[in-house]
Amino acid sequence: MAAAGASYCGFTFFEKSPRAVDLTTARDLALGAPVGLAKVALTVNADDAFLDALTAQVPLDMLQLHGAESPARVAEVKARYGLPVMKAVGVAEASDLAALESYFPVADQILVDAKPPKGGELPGGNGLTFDWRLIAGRRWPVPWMLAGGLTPDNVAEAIAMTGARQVDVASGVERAPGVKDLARVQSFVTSAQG
Ligand SMILES: O=C(O)c1ccccc1NCC(=O)[C@H](O)[C@H](O)COP(=O)(O)O
Repeated sequence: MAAAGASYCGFTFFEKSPRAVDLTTARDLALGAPVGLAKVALTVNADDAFLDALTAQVPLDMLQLHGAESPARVAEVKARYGLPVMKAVGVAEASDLAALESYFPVADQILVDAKPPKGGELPGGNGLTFDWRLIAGRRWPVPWMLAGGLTPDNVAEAIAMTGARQVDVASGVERAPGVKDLARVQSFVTSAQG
């Protein structure tokens, strides 16, 4: 990942995900990660017991909260663990932007992601885009990252349309669910860098 030019790597803690890792695997991967590659744990409505174990065992640079965590819970997690918190917010229509804005006072970053399909199993990593025109030209007071269905083929257009300065991808650089394809990662980074 770092060799391809990525700035972040994510460890997914969600059992049903094809990308799910356990604490031991995440710890080994994190310890082997090069300096400068930010290690992010993706959790979904995690309780303190899990976050206590996670932060004790895995050296992390950031927590990404990908569930229905409220702004108050985001603030609580940030204070309890002393790590920067990225809150993921699903966008499908203009009205979703109000929810996104409610995290500005508490989150260090916002992941502006596609909303998962109703009844779907995964809160993220679904390979779905959203209508980028919904956020085109927006200026927000908190750093944010665009996600949702990005691929080496569409990431440049997504950046041009939204003005995103950071992008995130899961399924769009895989050759099978949960199996990253390094050539696609490289191609994604090259396309994103323009
Ligand atoms: O990727 C997962 O399997 C996942 C599972 C549970 C919570 C979050 C998950 N991914 C979070 C991400 O930040 C993804 O990179 C993001 O949703 C974009 O995914 P994709 O559309 O597949 O690029």
